Amino acid sequence: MSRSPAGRQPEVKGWLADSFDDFFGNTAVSSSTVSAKLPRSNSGRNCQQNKDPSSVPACSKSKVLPKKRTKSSSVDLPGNKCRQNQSQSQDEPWVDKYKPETQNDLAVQKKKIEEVETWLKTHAFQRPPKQGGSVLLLTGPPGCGKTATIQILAKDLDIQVQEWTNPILLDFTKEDLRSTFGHVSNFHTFPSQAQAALFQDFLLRANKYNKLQMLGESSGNDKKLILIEDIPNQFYRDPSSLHEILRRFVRTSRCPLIFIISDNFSGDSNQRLLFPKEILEELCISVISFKPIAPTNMMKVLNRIAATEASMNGDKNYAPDRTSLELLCRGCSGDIRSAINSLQFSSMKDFSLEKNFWSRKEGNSKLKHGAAAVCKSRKKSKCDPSEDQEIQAIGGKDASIFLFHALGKIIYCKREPLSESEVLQLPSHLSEYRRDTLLIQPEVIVEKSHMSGSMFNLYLHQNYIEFFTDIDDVVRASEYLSTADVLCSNWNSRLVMEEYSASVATRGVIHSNTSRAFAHCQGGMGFRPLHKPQWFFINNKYQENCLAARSLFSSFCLPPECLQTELLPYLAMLANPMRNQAQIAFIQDVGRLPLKRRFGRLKLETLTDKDPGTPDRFASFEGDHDGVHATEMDVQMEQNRTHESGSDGFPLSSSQCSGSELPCSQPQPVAAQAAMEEDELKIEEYDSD
Ligand SMILES: Nc1ncnc2c1ncn2[C@@H]1O[C@H](COP(=O)(O)OP(=O)(O)OP(=O)(O)O)[C@@H](O)[C@H]1O
Repeated sequence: MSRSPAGRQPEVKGWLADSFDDFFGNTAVSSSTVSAKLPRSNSGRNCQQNKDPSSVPACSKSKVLPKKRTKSSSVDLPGNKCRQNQSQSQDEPWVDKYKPETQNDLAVQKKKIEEVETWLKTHAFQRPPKQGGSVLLLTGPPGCGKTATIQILAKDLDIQVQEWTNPILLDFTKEDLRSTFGHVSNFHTFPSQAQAALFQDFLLRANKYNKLQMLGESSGNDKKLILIEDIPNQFYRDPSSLHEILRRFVRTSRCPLIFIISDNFSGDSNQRLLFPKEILEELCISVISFKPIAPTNMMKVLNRIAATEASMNGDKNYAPDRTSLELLCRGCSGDIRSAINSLQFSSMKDFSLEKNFWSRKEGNSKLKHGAAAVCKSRKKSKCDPSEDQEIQAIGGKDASIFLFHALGKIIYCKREPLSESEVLQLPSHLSEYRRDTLLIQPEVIVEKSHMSGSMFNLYLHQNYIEFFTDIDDVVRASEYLSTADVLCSNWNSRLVMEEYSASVATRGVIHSNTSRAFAHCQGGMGFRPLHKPQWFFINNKYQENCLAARSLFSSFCLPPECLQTELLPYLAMLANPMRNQAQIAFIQDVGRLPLKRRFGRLKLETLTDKDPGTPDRFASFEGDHDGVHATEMDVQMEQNRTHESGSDGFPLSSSQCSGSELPCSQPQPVAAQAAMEEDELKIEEYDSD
């Protein structure tokens, strides 16, 4: 019943065979993963190409080695070489079919290509370097051409690429490891560490041994580089084990080592986790950050592909027009892989005719016009993919914006002038509320920042004032922020209300700023740094004090807030509160707010452009403030344990530790002491024992 018509069988078999080549007797050479990649002209289609068997390092011979997703169709396996036919080439993913072959084909910024090329030349040809190893870290959003750039440059410079891909170690045992390496390894071989062990071994061998020279190969250049894109999971759990391996590698390195790490929506946290600043410095690791593919470059590539396909299969494929390509381009957030895939998908005849995506999609023409108009008004490259959420082409990525940019969009709030006919005539008593049209949707921006509304509000609250010029505007904005705060105050409804709260805060701040009310008066602001909220520090301090209060005055059986706001101020007024030293210090610190005391401004921490914004300890508890508090308590407990006072055994808040260098919302003990002397107040020590 479900049998396919005979005519369709070869086609089905074609893609089935492609995808399951590993199971059709080709496992011996299926390790595209860790194999050295030879320079090649057109790997995906060249049936004659030889594969170098010597290039499979020890670990690749061990177990199952999966093919890499992006390269699956470009691997020349003997089994599928002869099966390639017309229908297969039509099914071939366009990202592979139109993979760049030369530097000129790359849609990547020229400057970045040059940077990587210079680094490669320096580290592959001018060895040995004076100090440290040759390790490069390439970062940037997914699909911005990092891997493609390395592959093309390596081909141009005649450098082999030896790449690591995580093996699957479902049933890897100590015995397996022993039989693979022929000796009892020094590594602990329980499964969670096997990947890391194999990785270390791969690195050691790749660094130590040259490729075997095969018949017919020139002996000229034996340069190679090691490429790591697939990082063993173990290193995310225990980054120090990666650092140790890298230290060893750097001491003996003979060839460059390149890591590729793609940014994710939570910023560069993976990068910071695996390669913290200290390690970058210690091992002299170079970092080159790629940017999303620029819309103009993306359009060129999409145009070229669409034109080629249209000319080849005029009747089969439906070529999208320029506006459609623009939509597609803007929906993929600078990810060329996603853009090409979407183009292929949307160009399929079945899809485009049956669903009539480009021509009849409901409301599409309106959107297209909207897109075109917005683009036009903002001139060429100013079209920002992230700003027009409704204009999501098929396959459009769920775009994200780094917090830094998201805040910038709210605070700078770009506007578009209204034509006379469009101007909504407000009654004269409301004329002060007239504004040009906003080019952004604040709610969408908050959503794309992947941050809870209340956390976003915190950042906005910290930074908006610098961008205001009128005190009345500040008053209005702060009222909106207060309202937003109240909306989130009930834990029961917080999850739902956060979206409304962020909407009130962002729109309130935008609307209040009369200096940015019209498109014509938006210039001249210049760049101003953004900062992280002081709230983090103050909240920390608050938690810290609560813990200390509870533990120092446990006998009163009062909640910490009550202790700090009622009991301690009262005790501070007593000449002889009958307390021990730790308690007295705490009373001085928390229980008194003498008017003469001067509070310095906190030193603010700058927000960098890829900062995820949510401090690590808040990250997993976003949206759950009780959770936040619980975590903070734990963190604080830990800190307090380290600060424990030797004499009393009481945990002290950090403000009581004289060495504290951080600016402090509370007076330092010395300050408290000084203030106390001014007030001529004496608190005697009382030994309760
Ligand atoms: N003109 C082009 N420039 C760059 N890449 C292109 C171009 N045309 C097609 N491509 C294809 O787009 C894909 C780009 O993905 P690539 O792996 O280089 O990105 P990446 O930045 O390494 O991201 P990821 O970390 O997600 O792999 C490749 O499959 C490449 O063949």
